[in-house]
Amino acid sequence: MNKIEILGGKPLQGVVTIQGSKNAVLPILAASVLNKGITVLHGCPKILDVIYMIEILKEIGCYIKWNEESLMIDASTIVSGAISKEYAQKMRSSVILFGSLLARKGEASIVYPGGCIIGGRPIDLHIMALKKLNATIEEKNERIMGYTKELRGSEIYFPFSSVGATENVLLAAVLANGTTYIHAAAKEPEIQILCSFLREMGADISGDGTDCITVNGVKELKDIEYRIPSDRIVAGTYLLAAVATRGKILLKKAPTEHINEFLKVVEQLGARIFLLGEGVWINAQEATHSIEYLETNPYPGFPTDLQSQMMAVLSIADGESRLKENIFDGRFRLADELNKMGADIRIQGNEAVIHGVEKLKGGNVWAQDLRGGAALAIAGLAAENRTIVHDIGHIQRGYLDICKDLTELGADIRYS
Ligand SMILES: CC(=O)N[C@H]1[C@@H](OP(=O)(O)OP(=O)(O)OC[C@H]2O[C@@H](n3ccc(=O)[nH]c3=O)[C@H](O)[C@@H]2O)O[C@H](CO)[C@@H](O)[C@@H]1O
Ligand SMILES: C=C(OP(=O)(O)O)C(=O)O
Repeated sequence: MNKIEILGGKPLQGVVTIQGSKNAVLPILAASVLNKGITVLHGCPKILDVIYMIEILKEIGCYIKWNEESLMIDASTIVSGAISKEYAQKMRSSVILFGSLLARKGEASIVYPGGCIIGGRPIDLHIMALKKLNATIEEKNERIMGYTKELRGSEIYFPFSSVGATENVLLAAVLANGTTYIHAAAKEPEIQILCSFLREMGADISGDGTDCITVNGVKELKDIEYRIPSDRIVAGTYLLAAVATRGKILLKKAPTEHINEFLKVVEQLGARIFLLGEGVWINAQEATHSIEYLETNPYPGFPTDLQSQMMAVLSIADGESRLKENIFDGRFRLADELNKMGADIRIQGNEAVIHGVEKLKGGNVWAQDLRGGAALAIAGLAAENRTIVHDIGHIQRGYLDICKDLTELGADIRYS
C-alpha cells in the first residue's frame, strides 16, 4: 500500500479528532534518555517518525512498551551513545539525540539526519551551540562524534532562529554544570511544549516562548507521565482540506492557542471559524478568495509546514495569489505536481505566483515530502475524477491515518 486513491469533488463534512503532535513528540522522545528512569507518554501518535525514533532508542539500550496510545520508555538501561545509520537517515529528529546523549553518556555519535528533502538543511548551528557547552565535536567517515568530560553552561547566540538547534542545546543544557542562555531561541509552540515536559521532569528552565531561554543545569531528573498535545500542522491541514472542498467540519482537540494567526489567514480565504470548547469549527462553503501575498516565517508567522497545503488551496481560489517561502527553498517542487492536475503556478525564485483555476483534474501524482504529499491529497479531494497519490510513505511520517480521518469527514479516499 504505497498509494492513496481519492475520488474528489465531495465537500468535507463531519467531525474528526486531531492526533498528537509529531514535532512535539520527537524531541520529547529524545529528552526521555536524559533520565535514568521511566517516561510514559499518553496520546503518542504511532506515525513512521515515532516508529523510527523508537527503533533508535531500542538500539541504544532503552526498553520500550506500547499500551494502545501510551508509550513507556525505560531509559535506565542505555548502553551506547552511538546511533546507527539505518533509522537516523530516515528522519530529521535523530539529530536531537546528539545533545541528550552527550548529556547522558558524555559521548554521542550520529550520521547526518534524514527527514524531508525540502532544501539545504545544515546542522552547523547545532554543532556550534554544543561546542559552546564544552563538547568536542569532530567529523570522521561521515559520522559526527561528540565527547565531553562535563557539559558546562554557556551563552549561546544564534544568528537566526532554528527549532532543532534550540531543542538540541536545551537538551544538553538541562544537566550541564551552570547556566545556559540561548539568545535568538526559536519560539515555536513545540519549544514551549518541550520546556514544559522538561520542567515536569525536574529541569530549571525559564523564558521559553521569548527570544532568550535560560537553563540552570540540575544534577538529575525524575520519572514522568505526560500527555502529548495535539498537532497544529495536522489541524491546519484538515482546515485547508475543508476550504479546498468548500466543506464544513469540526476538529476536536485542535490546539486553538497555537493556530490563532493561521486561523486569521484561513478567514481571509472567506471561511467562517468558531473556536469552541472542544476544538475548532469551520464553515468554508464561501471560501473562494485568493490571498494577494503570504510569506512563511518562524512562529507566530505563517508556518512553512502549511505552505504546501495552502498552495493547493490557492490553486483553485478566485484570482491571483503570491506565496513566498522564507525557510526551506525546496518546498516548491510541489508546484509541478499541482500543475499536472491543471493548476497554474509559476515559480520565481522563492516566490510562487498562483493563478486560481476553476477546477483541478484528477491524475497520478507523486508525494516528494511530507507536507507536499498532504497537499496533493487536498488537491485530490477538490479535483474532478480520480487522483492517485504515490509514495505516501512521506505522508505517513507525520499523519497517523490520513485516509481514516478524511473518511470520517465524508471523503472518498483509500490506501491502495
Ligand atoms: C522535527 C521538526 O520539528 N521539524 C520542524 C523543524 O525543522 P528544523 O528544526 O530542521 O528547522 P530549523 O528551524 O532548524 O530550520 C530553520 C532554518 O534554519 C536553517 N538552519 C537550521 C539549523 C542549522 O544548524 N543551520 C541552518 O542553517 C535551516 O536550513 C532553515 O532554513 O522546524 C521547521 C521550521 O519550523 C519545520 O518546518 C519542521 O517541521
Ligand atoms: C519538515 C518537516 O519535518 P522534518 O523536519 O521532520 O523533516 C515537517 O514536519 O513538515
